[in-house]
Amino acid sequence: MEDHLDIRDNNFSDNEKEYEKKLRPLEFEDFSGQQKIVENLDIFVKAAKMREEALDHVLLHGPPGLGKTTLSNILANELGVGIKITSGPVLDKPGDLAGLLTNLDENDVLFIDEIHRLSPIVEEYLYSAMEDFRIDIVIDKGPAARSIQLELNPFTLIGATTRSGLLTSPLRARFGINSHLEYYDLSILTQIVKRSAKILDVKITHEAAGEIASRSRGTPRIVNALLRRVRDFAQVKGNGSIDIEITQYALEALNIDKHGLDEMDNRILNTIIDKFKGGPVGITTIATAVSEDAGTIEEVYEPFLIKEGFIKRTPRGREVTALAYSHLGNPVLTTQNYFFKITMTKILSALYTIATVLIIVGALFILQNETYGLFVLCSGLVLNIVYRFTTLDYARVKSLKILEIFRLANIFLMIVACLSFMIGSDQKFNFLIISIVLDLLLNLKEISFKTK
Ligand SMILES: Nc1ncnc2c1ncn2[C@@H]1O[C@H](COP(=O)(O)OP(=O)(O)OP(=O)(O)O)[C@@H](O)[C@H]1O
Ligand SMILES: [Mg+2]
Repeated sequence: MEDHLDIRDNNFSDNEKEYEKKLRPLEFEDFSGQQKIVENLDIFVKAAKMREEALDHVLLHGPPGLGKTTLSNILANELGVGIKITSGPVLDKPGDLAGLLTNLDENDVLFIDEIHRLSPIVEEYLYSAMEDFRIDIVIDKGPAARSIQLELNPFTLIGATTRSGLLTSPLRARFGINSHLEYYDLSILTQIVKRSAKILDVKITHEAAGEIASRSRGTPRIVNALLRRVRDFAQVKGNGSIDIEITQYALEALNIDKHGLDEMDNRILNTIIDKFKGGPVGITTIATAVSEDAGTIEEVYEPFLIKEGFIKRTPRGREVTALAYSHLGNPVLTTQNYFFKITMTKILSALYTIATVLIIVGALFILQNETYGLFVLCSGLVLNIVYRFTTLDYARVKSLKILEIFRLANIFLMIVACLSFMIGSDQKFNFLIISIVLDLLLNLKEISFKTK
């Protein structure tokens, strides 16, 4: 047995595929969680059946292992129709798709997994099939080539994808039903463990089921994989039934993370902490640092890390939380770091507020010809310069991001404005107005976000 189980490895052996199939729910009733989606789909299925029509095309998207394939099978089953299964990368010629489509019976389901990986030619071909249940087939080659139109039986296309961001908008628009699957919470996952244990005919305590659920990264597929490993331990080291002791022993032996995080999750958190001082840092910068695609991080990894409270989104990028520090590092030291960071953030935001107030009050005094207005306004400007210097994203300046370079340039413009006040230059108000307006414009994102 491996000493480190890769809980998200998709290269399953036949044995494991067989195991998954056995545990796969076949009816809405057995499908736990995703309540809203299931309720709606149930209604659409009933309506389609009453009208004896094909169900509208369905797009299911969400991270791996949350039940997209399972739901597609359930849909066909509940509709009482046949299902043909294929996937984006397999369909590389329009002919492959035509072969499948012409073989569908009335109201059947065609399931295309990884639909974001369809080739553009096949995708275009799919448009008329989805919309008018009709395809054009070209027969013969060269000058004798002609196209004939072929009527298809009405069918339901179910597309599944982990990367909905990669779908083209014409394709997305052709799905009448669009559902996003979310990570599962602990109580639902516990239910799934118990259901699977029942099917496998192993006894499991509620506590043990909860422990497996809590280490499963919100994902039913991982729940089932872990249950299978724990069952092995219970058989060999115990009496066959699963209690909390044997579960904890097995999960320790398998090196399963306490929070169910996998290697990439931990790498993302470690990178933000070690390389970017805990953030904030942009998603593309994180992606480059961990050598993963930014879209995959955003759609697959980040939602779980945010849901569990390890990362939060801020207007300036992603930031890790105290939980991430205490999970990964020396808890005392890292908690101190975290509180230092929080205090710094509070001081900085106070600085920004004071700076803004001083600038406004100073300007009002100047309008009334009060001489100390100049002094008040300059102090506001200096505070604003300090604030902007401390919050500038130097990594982005280094990678020549144009907006950040403008921000840096404007800090110098504000310094020039300050100096021109001190030496009493004629241009002082011009410098001041331009630099303050630019400061507002360059940081608009921050302001609009704060009002949300
Ligand atoms: N809601 C659920 N209730 C019970 N079991 C579930 C549920 N969702 C998924 N499962 C189990 O998890 C396993 C994985 O689900 P499935 O293959 O449908 O995921 P997927 O979203 O298609 O993943 P991928 O994106 O990798 O294709 C299934 O074998 C099934 O037993
Ligand atoms: Mg699947």
